[in-house]
Amino acid sequence: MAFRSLRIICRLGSMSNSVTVCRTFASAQTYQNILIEKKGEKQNVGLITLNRPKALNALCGPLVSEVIEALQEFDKDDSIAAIVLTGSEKAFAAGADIKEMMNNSYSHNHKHGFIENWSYITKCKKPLIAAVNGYALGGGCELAMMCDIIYAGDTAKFGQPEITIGTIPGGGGTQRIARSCGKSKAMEICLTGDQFTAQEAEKMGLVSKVFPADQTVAEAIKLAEKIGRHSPLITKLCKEAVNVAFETSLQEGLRFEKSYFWGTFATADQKEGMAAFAGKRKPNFKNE
Ligand SMILES: CCC/C=C/C(=O)SCCNC(=O)CCNC(=O)[C@H](O)C(C)(C)COP(=O)([O-])OP(=O)([O-])OC[C@H]1O[C@@H](n2cnc3c(N)ncnc32)[C@H](O)[C@@H]1OP(=O)([O-])[O-]
Repeated sequence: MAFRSLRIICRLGSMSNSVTVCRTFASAQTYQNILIEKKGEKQNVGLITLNRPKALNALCGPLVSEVIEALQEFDKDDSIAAIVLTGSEKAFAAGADIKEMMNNSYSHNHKHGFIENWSYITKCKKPLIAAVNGYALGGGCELAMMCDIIYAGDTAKFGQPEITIGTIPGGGGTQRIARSCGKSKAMEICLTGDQFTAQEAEKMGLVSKVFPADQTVAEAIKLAEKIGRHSPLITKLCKEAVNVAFETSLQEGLRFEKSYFWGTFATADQKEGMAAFAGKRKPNFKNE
């Protein structure tokens, strides 16, 4: 991993699948609000755990900055195939930090680009899976929706309650729910502020699978490992192509997909993948 002055602690006892990584910069600065680990049989899954239990992982500025920094480090790290973002069993995240932002003014928000840095989360090139247990409210729900895939525990509670505290979703809630679940659901969720269950979220297409809460993270790691068996280069192209569907017209999206599809034939991994199929063997992708 590309962390400066990296310190790696192997967790004795649960060594098989877990390496905890702590940042130890020269300044002795460490993450205060998140934990980062490498997981999976090949240690190729980056796990970021939001860890601000006293505030139910409310997304204060420092926590979001740490998440962005950890994502950028995992994105640069060639040993990492995919990233899982999770919280605790009680809360993925109970929203943006209300106490931190309650006295913000319009001009402050405008001058300082309040929460504009959140969009870096969507710039991550590797697959990013949210493993959601407990509350995913407001900015917490929006953070999950910035990920590529959402797995949820059966006790997870989603919602956009901003309207109940005199504001509206600001981290993409109105747009991403409308795009994934349609206008009626988006309006109902954003205008009532009501919470909805993991099962409802799955039914409306916001979540791809629901698991018993104590298995959510393990299942997300398994999914990350499965994705990690493919060519990292082709995986990134595929993620980018799917994301284009949320940003353009169908015709433009189809043109983009075609150019990337054709482009894969310029890669060594396409040659390897198809040769492996024809030769009845497993592919050995080189990320080239
Ligand atoms: C991204 C841009 C747009 C986004 C906007 C938003 O997200 S707006 C936000 C949208 N989200 C909401 O409106 C949800 C707000 N939260 C809730 O409604 C409830 O906390 C609950 C229903 C999630 C859990 O109820 P429960 O009875 O099980 O637990 P509890 O209530 O006792 O909380 C424990 C501690 O955590 C604290 N804390 C919790 N959340 C936040 C927060 N967002 N902020 C700060 N602190 C928060 C809470 O104050 C308390 O601290 P204290 O007083 O002990 O020092």
